[in-house]
Amino acid sequence: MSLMSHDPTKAVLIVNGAKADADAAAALHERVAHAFAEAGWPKPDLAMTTPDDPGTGPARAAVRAGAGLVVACGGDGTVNAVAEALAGTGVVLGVLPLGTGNLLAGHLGVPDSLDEAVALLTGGTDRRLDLGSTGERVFVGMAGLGLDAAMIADSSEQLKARIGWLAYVPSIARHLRDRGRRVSLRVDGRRVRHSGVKALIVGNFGRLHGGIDLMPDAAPDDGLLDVVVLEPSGRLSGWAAVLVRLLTRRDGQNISRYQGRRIEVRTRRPVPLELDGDAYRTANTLSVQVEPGALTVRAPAREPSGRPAEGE
Ligand SMILES: Nc1ncnc2c1ncn2[C@@H]1O[C@H](COP(=O)(O)OP(=O)(O)OP(=O)(O)O)[C@@H](O)[C@H]1O
Repeated sequence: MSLMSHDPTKAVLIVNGAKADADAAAALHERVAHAFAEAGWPKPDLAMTTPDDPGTGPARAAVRAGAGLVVACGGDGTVNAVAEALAGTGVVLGVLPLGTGNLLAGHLGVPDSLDEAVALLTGGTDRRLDLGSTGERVFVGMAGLGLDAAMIADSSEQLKARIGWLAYVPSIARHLRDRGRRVSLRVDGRRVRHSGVKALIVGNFGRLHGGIDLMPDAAPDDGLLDVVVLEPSGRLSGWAAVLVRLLTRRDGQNISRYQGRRIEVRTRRPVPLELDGDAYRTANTLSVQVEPGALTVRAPAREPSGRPAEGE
């Protein structure tokens, strides 16, 4: 659909129904409407996600109805579902973080304060970000297999609701001893093999909670996907060494990095895969390619790292 048919001030809020009940969503709606009125914008529409449709359906409907801005109110899973519908349309994604895993918001520097995040919706800078695509699904941040996917598949939603991302700690602890896997990787057709892979992540950016940047060279608007392969030797001590290397940004033989436009991963046995922090499927192949500049996001003019928003 052409951008010409989209009204930049016509907005739809898509609220993750697991993060906000009807009253909380109505309160959020009023708060945003108030800020929009001050900016001279009309009241946005409101749609709720459901377990069966975590946001893609309402976001598609918003695009069809001519909205210029669709706001994902939730975590990275909600952002992912909305991005799926907005990819390639030029319709702008806004983010109001409500979940536990808001890595996109953190990377872009969307403020933690809800009022400031709301103000950004009418006053931010539009950036064009790359998407990763599996052909059937997109990812905004990361796709992975190994420890991260096992941790996601295994973590408790109730615990996440109570203690946030710390809820991942028990499931990480359960999977730290998982055996390394043989993985065959093709980066733009170039083949490499790894034999003790405990986590492999393909991403647009790699900053996690707790100050870990898995992919310091990754930029969400460089037209490339980054890959990090973690092969800690032994068990816990190997992971501890890798963690220290990641935190101090000193790569060693247990950390390998690649960049490319098309990444194909093959494992011997099917493994759980994750996309943007939600379980995707169990398979022995993951094939992704970059869609440069496919997603327009309203963001602060500078990332917390100080990087200017070049994709403008
Ligand atoms: N109405 C709903 N009821 C129950 N679950 C929902 C509902 N809407 C969406 N979901 C689920 O919520 C998850 C996405 O949550 P989201 O990512 O927004 O927050 P999060 O849990 O904080 O983030 P993350 O999953 O990245 O940690 C998806 O698994 C999706 O299926």
